[in-house]
Amino acid sequence: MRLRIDADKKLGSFSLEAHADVSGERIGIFGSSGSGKSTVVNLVAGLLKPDKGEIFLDDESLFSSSKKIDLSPEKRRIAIVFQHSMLFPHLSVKANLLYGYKRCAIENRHIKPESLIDLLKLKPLLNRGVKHLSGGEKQRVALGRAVLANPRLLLMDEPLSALDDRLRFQIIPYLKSVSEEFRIPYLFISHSLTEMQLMTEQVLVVSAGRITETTTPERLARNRMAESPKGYLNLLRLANPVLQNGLYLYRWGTNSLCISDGKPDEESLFELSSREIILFKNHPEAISARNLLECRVTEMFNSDGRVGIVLSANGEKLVAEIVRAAADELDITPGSTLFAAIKASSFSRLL
Ligand SMILES: Nc1ncnc2c1ncn2[C@@H]1O[C@H](COP(=O)(O)OP(=O)(O)OP(=O)(O)O)[C@@H](O)[C@H]1O
Repeated sequence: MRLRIDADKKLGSFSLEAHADVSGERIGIFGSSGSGKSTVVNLVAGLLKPDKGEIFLDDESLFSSSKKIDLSPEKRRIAIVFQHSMLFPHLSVKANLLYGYKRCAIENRHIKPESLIDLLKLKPLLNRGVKHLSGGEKQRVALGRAVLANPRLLLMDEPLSALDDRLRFQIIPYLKSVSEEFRIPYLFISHSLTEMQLMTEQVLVVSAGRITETTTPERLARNRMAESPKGYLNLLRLANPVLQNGLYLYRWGTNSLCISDGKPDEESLFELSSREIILFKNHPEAISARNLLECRVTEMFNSDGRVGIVLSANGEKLVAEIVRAAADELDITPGSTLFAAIKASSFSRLL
């Protein structure tokens, strides 16, 4: 998918000047509240009309003020999933799901309802009304309804922000697998760096009504390390722990990690802040932290006065964060060997 946007829009005292040319299947739009993310999405979807400019999806013009083109939202074949599921309250789950499908031209009906219902595990809910579904169930139905309209682009405008943390991370695999399975590219809007890392391969950064940067989620996370409340977030997927002295012992590549909060038998997703990793130049004799990993420094980067140390522990990557003075004192350079100490309680389980 290629999206080219060169569009201006004034809304009261807010003015958006959006210029970007981006290609990929999983694109993020990242920015703080009020920066203009939803306005960009609404312009692409055709829910808002630019004052002037051009918007192309692949080679098709969706909007052109000079050529007087303004495709209706239906003709654009772009579906949106919003923060609140916005299901039709008087219709059953099944009728909600089939709403867009029935209105989709027969030649565009590539996705079969049964396969989508299976993938989203919606079968047990089909005949229920939507009022009493949980938040996560509602978002799965909203996603299903959007996808069954057989769009060529899916816009997800903060689809997870109304859900609590556990649910957010339960829904993410559904969002990704639906897009992969049915080959629908998406624009994913969020102000969460973790969601950007899990959901996207490229990110447009929106700030004060401008698209200021096109970057990768990794570069974005590194750049924002110093200003983010939890620094750089290392995300680790670990499975099948062994319970040992009240702690969960996980294999992580060829390493072992001791974690306070695990989940027997299943895969879990853990978040580890770069600020929770203590670095030692030499092997510390006796420490209380349950994890001590011998690591090699593969890269270093700056983020507003803090130094990110990219570590390899037998090939597994971790990012630690220290102040410049500590990096100088320890004489850390790429290639250095360090010991990383991490408390078992420093890993927080997202899923
Ligand atoms: N119809 C409108 N009239 C006037 N101002 C508006 C209108 N719609 C949006 N705005 C303003 O435009 C700015 C950008 O809004 P937008 O919803 O695009 O931001 P956002 O980045 O999506 O924010 P959030 O993350 O909070 O949803 C905000 O300051 C908002 O108040």
